[in-house]
Amino acid sequence: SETLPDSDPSVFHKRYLKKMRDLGEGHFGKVTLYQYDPANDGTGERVAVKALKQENSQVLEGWMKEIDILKSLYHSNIVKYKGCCTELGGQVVQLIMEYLPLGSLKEYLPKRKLGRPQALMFAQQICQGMEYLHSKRYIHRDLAARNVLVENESLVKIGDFGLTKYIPEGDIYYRVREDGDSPVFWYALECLKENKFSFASDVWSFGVTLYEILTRCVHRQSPQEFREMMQDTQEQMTVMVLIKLLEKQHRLPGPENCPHEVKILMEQCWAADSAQRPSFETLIEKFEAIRQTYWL
Ligand SMILES: COc1ccc(-c2cccc3nc(Nc4ccc(N5CCN(C)CC5)cc4)nn23)cc1
Repeated sequence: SETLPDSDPSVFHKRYLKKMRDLGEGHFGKVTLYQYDPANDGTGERVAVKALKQENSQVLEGWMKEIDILKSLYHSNIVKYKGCCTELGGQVVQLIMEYLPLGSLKEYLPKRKLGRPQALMFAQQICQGMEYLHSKRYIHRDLAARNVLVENESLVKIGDFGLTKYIPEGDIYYRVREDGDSPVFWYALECLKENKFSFASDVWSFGVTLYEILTRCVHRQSPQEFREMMQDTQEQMTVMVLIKLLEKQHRLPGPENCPHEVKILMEQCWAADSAQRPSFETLIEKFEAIRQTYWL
């Protein structure tokens, strides 16, 4: 019989999505592993499906923007958009992405003894994805090892764009109102003080992500050193205490046997003056040079 003409490959039908397991939760969304199996013979491909945790009107607009942003990004270090799945009757779409089998850097790092060349290669790849994102005038606002995914032992991709915002031409900052679960240890000083996000505040977050890579994320959660530096008394660590620390030039300590030039680069990412921080373009050049020395 006449087979149906090839339908749009970016349309995924709910009935063929077979849930396998939960992968993780972000701010307003959760990501689940499905097998998309239209032949219903178990040979379908695995896909990562992101859905809103609870559908309410104000997050809906942001959700559609997040889907449109990922749809517009094409880079080897950014997770690939595959399509959407509309709930029958529901108005909320689910985002279908390629599935990266090795999970986030946060989980991968403590398990694998990353050699230094591999660690520096991962760091450079994150910079390449971020340089591309900034070239489209997007700021990520949530760059951390938990949001970097591992394809294989020589390829990582930025995997979540839940807080990504567009910065209009001519603007420098994006201001947001404080939201509850802010990842304060990854926030630049100006974000903590004035909620001002910029390309330069992404570079600060990259510095913390680089720290996570070099310390192999051995700490349970956010960089443990800050908590210790604050003589973590009983009182709940406030943003104010972190701001005071940072204003007194306290920074995360150089990881053990961290190459000197990498330590310098990390500290430049954490410059109090955002204008002093390198661009991702510059960081890529620096990692190229450093990796050459390690390979020779
Ligand atoms: C913030 O949480 C997430 C979770 C998943 C994703 C995401 C988006 C787009 C593609 C994609 N591929 C994978 N892969 C993956 C593989 C294994 C795990 N596991 C998490 C639980 N662990 C106990 C086992 C590994 C997580 C994610 N995750 N993932 C993004 C953010």
